[in-house]
Amino acid sequence: SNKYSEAEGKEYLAKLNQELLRYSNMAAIAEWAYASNITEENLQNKLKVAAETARFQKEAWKETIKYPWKEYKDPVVKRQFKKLSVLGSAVLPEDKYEKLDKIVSEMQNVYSVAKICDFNNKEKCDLNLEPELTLLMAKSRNPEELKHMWVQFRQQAGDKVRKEFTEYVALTNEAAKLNNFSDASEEWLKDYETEDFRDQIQALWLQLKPLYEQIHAYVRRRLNEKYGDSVVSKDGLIPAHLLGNMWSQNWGNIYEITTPYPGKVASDATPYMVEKGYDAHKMFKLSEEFFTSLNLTAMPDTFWKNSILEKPVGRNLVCHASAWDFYDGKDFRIKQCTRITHRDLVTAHHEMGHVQYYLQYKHLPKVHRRGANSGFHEAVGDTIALSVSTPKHLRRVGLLPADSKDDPESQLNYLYNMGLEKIAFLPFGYLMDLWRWDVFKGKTTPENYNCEWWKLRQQYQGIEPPVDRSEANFDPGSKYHIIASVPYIRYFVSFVVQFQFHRALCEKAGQFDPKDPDRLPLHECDIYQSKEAGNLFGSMLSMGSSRPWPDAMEVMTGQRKMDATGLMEYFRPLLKWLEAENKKTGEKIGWTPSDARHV
Ligand SMILES: C=C(C[SeH])C(=O)N1CCC[C@H]1C(=O)O
Ligand SMILES: [Zn+2]
Repeated sequence: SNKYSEAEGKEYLAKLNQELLRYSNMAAIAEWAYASNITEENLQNKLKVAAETARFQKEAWKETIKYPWKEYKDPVVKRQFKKLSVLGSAVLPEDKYEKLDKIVSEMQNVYSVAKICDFNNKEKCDLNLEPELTLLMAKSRNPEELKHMWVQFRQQAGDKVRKEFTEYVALTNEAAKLNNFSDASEEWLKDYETEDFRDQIQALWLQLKPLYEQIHAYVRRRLNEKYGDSVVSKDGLIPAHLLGNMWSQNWGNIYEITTPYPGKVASDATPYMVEKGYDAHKMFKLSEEFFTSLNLTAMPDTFWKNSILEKPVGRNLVCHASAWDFYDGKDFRIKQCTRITHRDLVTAHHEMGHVQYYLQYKHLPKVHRRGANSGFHEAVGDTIALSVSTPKHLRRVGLLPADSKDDPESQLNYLYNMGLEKIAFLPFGYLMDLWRWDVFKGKTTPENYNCEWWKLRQQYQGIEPPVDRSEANFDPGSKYHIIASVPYIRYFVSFVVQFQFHRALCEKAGQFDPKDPDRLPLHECDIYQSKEAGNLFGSMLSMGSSRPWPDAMEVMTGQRKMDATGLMEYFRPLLKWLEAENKKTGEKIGWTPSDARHV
């Protein structure tokens, strides 16, 4: 038979798959060693293993593209060949590949070791982003202290990597062009296998924007009341440092100063976790129990042995939470500098969702051990956390008092708190890659990196920096995903599809009836212990990326598209309340750009 027949193609894939798994395991071990203990030795080892892996990938690719896979019959074989025929950054000449790997590693190092001095004690200059600055940005109600931390962190992080980032863009685009893409943004978007993907995202944003403008107007009023006109205007942009988060990407930490109905129980588990002596391990065990209650898979023993669930002392590491697949079907880990807070309990579920996906698709060939798309991977844990966060569930697991109120005002407070997390995030989740796509396309050049960043922050989020910014600054570089080269539109996708998943699972669990949505409000649904819901979830997760994501979406929800109706249904009572409240106080919906105001 002629060489490269479909039968020989299948045989080739089987052998190649074993090699891919072996190299991926080696690479993950070396990357983990560096990310969990940043030393020169671990960096050198990581670069060496990455270079070996790239060499192997390039050799394999030369063989792979000889197979006439487009003529083959078996769709799963064709799909594997299609994915393996795009080489990625390994296409670069070895010296450029190493340079790119070194630059991204160095940018992560700068970000991870950044330290600033305490606002109240100029001698104390060992405040890290995690945990100190994260906790202070959440807790401080002193605009001057918040401004100090906001400016100083950017000075120690983003401003220091502007040059490296410019080189990173050039090398990443060079790799994309060698892979026959016009630029890196096109290579990043290929995984969504959707021609009009950007149009779909823009359409979703336009549907969701009115909801964002309502919560923005309400929060602006409450902050204006608290801090006064000299700090927060009534109808303009919200200063970025007052929103409880270093990047203003979620606003849950200012719930307590903007509560719609003060005095009603907050659905914050933090005090009860502390009271019950929770530690990081117990937080992750609680999460694992939710997954097993759905008939999904428990963590293997290696997970508890190899994971890092608390910040180690005495060494530098990348604290940004992450979940790892070591591609041997046994070794899966989470690295998280966990604090005993409600937010970190939600993040623990987010990371456990990644590991559950790894466990559900570990039988697949290596190229299919991925999310149906990257947004799906980010949505798994968050979908579970939508059930876990409900007052009903927190009471059930003893993380809220059994007798805590469930009256309409407490329910609205809860929904508002969820809105500060989920609605506030949407424009940020979108603009991160709007900025990066323009950078890869060359529309945004180094001369206007920062100016374009703040234009997008103003246009989509309606926020402004607490102090004037210039091109001496590089604010995007103070966000982990920008310096770690992690695409971000996946989180916007996740924040939309997780509500479609939640609605489908709640229906399956008999906790939501689309024909009578007021009887069982979607935001009160808790799928805990529903094996029907868990089996439905598992049937989608076990597909990995072996089929295009609309097929996975259809298995889960019966729909083939992303749509905002899940999120809109979940927040329907909040939107009604916000519109009435903003009308009552005569808020201007939207914002007047600051320069226009100064005119
Ligand atoms: C928790 C993770 C690790 Se995949 C994360 O990066 N997230 C989760 C939500 C958005 C995004 C962020 O922190 O910026
Ligand atoms: Zn994630």
